[in-house]
Amino acid sequence: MQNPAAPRRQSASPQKFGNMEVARPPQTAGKFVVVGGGIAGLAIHFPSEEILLVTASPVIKAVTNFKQISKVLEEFDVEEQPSTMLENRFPNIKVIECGVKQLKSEEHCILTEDGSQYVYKKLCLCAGAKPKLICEGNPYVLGIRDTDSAQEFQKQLMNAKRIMIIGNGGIALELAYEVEGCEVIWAIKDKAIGNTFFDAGAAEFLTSKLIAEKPEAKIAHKRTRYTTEGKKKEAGTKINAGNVGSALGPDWHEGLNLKGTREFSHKIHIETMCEVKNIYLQKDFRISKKKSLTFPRDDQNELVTTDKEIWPVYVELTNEKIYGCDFIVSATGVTPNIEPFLCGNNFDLGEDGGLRVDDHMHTSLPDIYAAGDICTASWQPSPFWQQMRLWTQARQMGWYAAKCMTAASLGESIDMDFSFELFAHVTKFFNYKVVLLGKYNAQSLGSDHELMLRCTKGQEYIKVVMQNGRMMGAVLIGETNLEETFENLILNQMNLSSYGEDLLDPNIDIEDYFD
Ligand SMILES: Cc1cc2nc3c(=O)[nH]c(=O)nc-3n(C[C@H](O)[C@H](O)[C@H](O)COP(=O)(O)OP(=O)(O)OC[C@H]3O[C@@H](n4cnc5c(N)ncnc54)[C@H](O)[C@@H]3O)c2cc1C
Ligand SMILES: NC(=O)C1=CN([C@@H]2O[C@H](COP(=O)(O)OP(=O)(O)OC[C@H]3O[C@@H](n4cnc5c(N)ncnc54)[C@H](O)[C@@H]3O)[C@@H](O)[C@H]2O)C=CC1
Repeated sequence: MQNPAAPRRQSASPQKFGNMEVARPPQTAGKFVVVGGGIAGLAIHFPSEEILLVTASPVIKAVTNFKQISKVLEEFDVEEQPSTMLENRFPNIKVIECGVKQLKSEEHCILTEDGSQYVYKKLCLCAGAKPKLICEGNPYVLGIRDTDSAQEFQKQLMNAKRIMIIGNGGIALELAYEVEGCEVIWAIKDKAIGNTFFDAGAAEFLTSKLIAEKPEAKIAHKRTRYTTEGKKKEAGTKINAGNVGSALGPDWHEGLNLKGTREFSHKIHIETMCEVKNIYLQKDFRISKKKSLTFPRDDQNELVTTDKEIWPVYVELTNEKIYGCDFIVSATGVTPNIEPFLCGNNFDLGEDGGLRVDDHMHTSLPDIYAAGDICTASWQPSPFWQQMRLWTQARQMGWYAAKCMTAASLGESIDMDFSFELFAHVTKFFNYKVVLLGKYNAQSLGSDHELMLRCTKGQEYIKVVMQNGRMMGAVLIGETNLEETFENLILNQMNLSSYGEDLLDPNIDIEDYFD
């Protein structure tokens, strides 16, 4: 049966009249058009509706082995698959592999880079985000986002003796632990590592792992599988240089050999409370007559000497120290991919540059929804939820956006999805399982809160954030098995004052206590 959603594409290029290229007339697509084949776009399912998925990357991300491990915590594997697999599985989905270059919101249509136009009834923008680099256009500054950029990083690392990592979030944490055989200078703005996930206590717990060699076997993590099949770009697929592929995810570095040219395992030096002041290419650095420093040794403390080695690039930090290196990784966050959709469209934008969406994932323009990294959640959130640009949130947003779009087209109303009640993230840092719940870093609680801690060096770190006797958030590092109990305690807001310190007493089986 012919898929009714499939718009007929005559030729790949725009029609030509003399020297003039004219875009082909609009093709009426299905009711729903989704832009982006990342985790948010792929979560958009309308079992009985026709969907046109327009995506710049030739492969799509599929969630497999999805498992709800508690009310809110989810685990799943992620596979890259060719888009044909999606069409085979879901005959109501038609995939167009082409970047969108323009949105005409008043005419309800999108224009793709091959000159085609598609009319939508409802549109969901899931074009993700791209790395926010400290120095755009500098060939020695790399960002990591998709398969191609990760491979480029690996290629450059293979010939590197020293790299610099700038930034203190997820990517920097992972690289600092994974890179071997290469000196790493990690410059962070904060006092302690991992500021987007941890406070100084948790950072200290983890740091011991960083400076140690890596003797232990990696723990298996559920959301790990990342197939390589189907990754090659199919012949004839054009990707505009400005378009990135889908973002990598958990254990993206598995299968990549993150090893430099040296024989040692780990060699890392952390420069705290500083930013990048200047980046010099080799020639400019020579002219500047400035001096760079050798790699600081543990026993030298601040006693570093002038580096005799010549490096391709030099980084001057705001603490006045200068280090040479082979290249710089800018792991400094992301910027939502909104450019193609802005021209002529008056979207409300969030402070972080995302498309503002309300509690129904609706943007400020009629019939346009957004989900995942591209959007900025602008509803009044639950007291235990905050937006972070993560797989789980992208998947939940996509899934919920689909429900909202269907309900709106049927004129029905729909309640906010339960997954937005509680922030819950499970991941792995430094080979530890890490679970973050609610206001895990006392975000927006001011000084009116207290912390309870339990820490067994090398084994587990547990922190709970309490306010007025109620649990507001928690950080669980290691195999604590406390996530489900704590999730319930945060959600039900039980007054825990009478339990005091017993709450974290290792001799009390807290799971049974609150059953
Ligand atoms: C290195 C790395 C590691 C990560 N690790 C984790 C982790 O361990 N846990 C976690 O929870 N999160 C992790 N994340 C974050 C997570 O990957 C993202 O939050 C999530 O993938 C965002 O999904 P998305 O669908 O919104 O965007 P994306 O995955 O970026 O997908 C966007 C899609 O839109 C397409 N697109 C872009 N522009 C256009 C256009 N103009 N026209 C058509 N299509 C377009 C792209 O090709 C892509 O298919 C990681 C991110 C990175 C970069
Ligand atoms: N295990 C996980 O959950 C992982 C999640 N991710 C996600 O992938 C995305 C990209 O990761 P990251 O780039 O690490 O972003 P991030 O948002 O996690 O961290 C960005 C870091 O860069 C710092 N920073 C910003 N501008 C800076 C500047 N000019 N100079 C110095 N530091 C600066 C910030 O303070 C912050 O520490 C994020 O959404 C992140 O949540 C990435 C890797 C692992």
